[in-house]
Amino acid sequence: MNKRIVVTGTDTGVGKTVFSAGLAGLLGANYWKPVQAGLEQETDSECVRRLGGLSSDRIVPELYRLRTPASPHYSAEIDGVRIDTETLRLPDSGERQLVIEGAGGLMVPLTARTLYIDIFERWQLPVVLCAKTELGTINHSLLSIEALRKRQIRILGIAFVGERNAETESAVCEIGRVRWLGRLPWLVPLTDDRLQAAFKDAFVSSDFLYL
Ligand SMILES: Nc1ncnc2c1ncn2[C@@H]1O[C@H](COP(=O)(O)OP(=O)(O)OP(=O)(O)O)[C@@H](O)[C@H]1O
Ligand SMILES: C[C@H](N)[C@H](N)CCCCCC(=O)O
Ligand SMILES: [Mg+2]
Repeated sequence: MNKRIVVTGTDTGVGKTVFSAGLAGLLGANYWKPVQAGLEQETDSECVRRLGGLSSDRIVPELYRLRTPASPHYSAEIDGVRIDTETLRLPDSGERQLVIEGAGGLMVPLTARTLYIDIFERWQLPVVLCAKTELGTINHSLLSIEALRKRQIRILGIAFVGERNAETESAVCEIGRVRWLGRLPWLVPLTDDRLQAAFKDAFVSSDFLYL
């Protein structure tokens, strides 16, 4: 089956949501953010809907909506909620592909005992790793790749976000032995039209199909 892709990243704030919006738009996919931590600003689901031009029925509702923008395990504690990781089951998204976004980087805790990467391992889905092109990303990317390989999680490739940085991008791909999927430029202003156009220029939909 060729239907579900996990979008993860080297850190929080690297552009997973913006990338997911572009990807869901390109593939005509649905989007799911299982655990949303932070409700005061626009949520990731709302952002993907707006920037990706998705209708509301293409957003799968979150399983946990936590008020505080913090690590999910802590945000849940503040709300007096226990994240039951057994409930994190993959939804059926019908005929469409499904883009699933985690929270922060791979080792972000959902509870004191379960990290997001444990859930990705359980799901056995391929991941796209989002990484900024700025200084520091080689280390963050190679650590993330190593953690994914250790758990035998398939890496579809790496999607860079930011201004071109050829040496950094090639170091990550060559040393990490991962596929370069493309680079989404930093867009100012960031609008739905500009994102969708830039995404089409930067990525090829067939790279996100898998056997
Ligand atoms: N290609 C881009 N061009 C312009 N701004 C961007 C781009 N990618 C991300 N941003 C901005 O950077 C910030 C962080 O991006 P984003 O919310 O996508 O990160 P994230 O990895 O999803 O973070 P989180 O871990 O909170 O889910 C946002 O303000 C977003 O609008
Ligand atoms: C609140 C933020 N926007 C993300 N949803 C959660 C990021 C958790 C990061 C935890 C950490 O690595 O220290
Ligand atoms: Mg996000």
